[in-house]
Amino acid sequence: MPKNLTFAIPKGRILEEALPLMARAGVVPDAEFHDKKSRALSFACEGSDMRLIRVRAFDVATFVAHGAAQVGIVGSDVVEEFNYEDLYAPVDLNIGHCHLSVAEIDGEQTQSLPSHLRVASKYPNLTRRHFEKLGVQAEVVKLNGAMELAPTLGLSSRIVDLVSTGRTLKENGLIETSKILDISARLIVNRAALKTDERVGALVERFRALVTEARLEAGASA
Ligand SMILES: Nc1ncnc2c1ncn2[C@@H]1O[C@H](COP(=O)(O)OP(=O)(O)OP(=O)(O)O)[C@@H](O)[C@H]1O
Ligand SMILES: O=P(O)(O)OC[C@H]1O[C@H](OP(=O)(O)OP(=O)(O)O)[C@H](O)[C@@H]1O
Repeated sequence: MPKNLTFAIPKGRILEEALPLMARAGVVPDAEFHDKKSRALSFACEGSDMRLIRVRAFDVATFVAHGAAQVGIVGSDVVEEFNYEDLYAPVDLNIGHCHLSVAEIDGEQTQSLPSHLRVASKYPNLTRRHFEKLGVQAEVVKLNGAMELAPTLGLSSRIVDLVSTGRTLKENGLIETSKILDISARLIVNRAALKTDERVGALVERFRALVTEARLEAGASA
C-alpha cells in the first residue's frame, strides 16, 4: 500500500484563490482546516487519503523539493528563487498574479547604475541574478517583510519586492523602476514522486485540464 500523498499549500493570500481550484480537482480539506482556533498544521482531505499541510510560501518549495510533500502550490517567484533540481512546476494555475520589481525612493532615481548597490529583498538569488545581468554587483540585505521601509531608513538604496496594486510602494514614498518577473501560482511536484507514484501524474493532469477549461470559459465569456 503506497503512503498517503502530502499536498503542501501556502497559508496566506494564494490560499483563497487556490481552494476553489483544489475543490474542482477533488482536493477538499476537512472542517478542521477552516477552524481558526485549531493549531493543527496537517489536515485530512474529504474522500481521499491525501493530507494537506499548510506552511510558509517558501517552505512549500522546500517540502516538495525534498520529497517530504509530493505536490504543492506556490508562486513562480518562489520556484525561480530556489531553482531546486528536484522540483518540477508543470502547471501554471493562472491565479496569484503579481510581479517582482525593483523600486527606489520617488524623486531620487538616477539614470546610470553604480557598479555596486545595496538592495533589500526577500529574494537574494533573483536580486543578484537581475543586477548581474546589468553588470552591477548587488549586496543583498535579506528581509522577510516590510521591505518598503529600507530605502527611507538608509538600509539600502533599492528594494526588490512583489508588487500587485502598487499601493504599498506609493504609500511608502517609493516608485517602481524596473520589472524583473511576472508571477503566477504554479502546481509543483517532486520529480521522483512524479515518476514513481501514478497519483501524482493523475493530479497534474486534473489541474492541467481544469486550468485549460477555465481559460476556455473565460475566453467564451469575454
Ligand atoms: N501582492 C502580493 N504580495 C505578496 N505575494 C503575492 C501578492 N500577490 C500574489 N502573491 C503571491 O503570493 C505568494 C505568497 O503566498 P502566501 O501569502 O499564500 O504565502 P505565505 O505563506 O503567507 O507567505 P509568507 O511566508 O510571505 O507569509 C507570493 O510568493 C506570490 O507568489
Ligand atoms: O502592490 P500591493 O498590492 O500593495 O502589494 C504588495 C505588497 O504585498 C506584499 O506584502 P504582504 O502584504 O504579503 O506583507 P509582507 O510585508 O509580510 O510580505 C509585498 O511584499 C508588498 O509589500
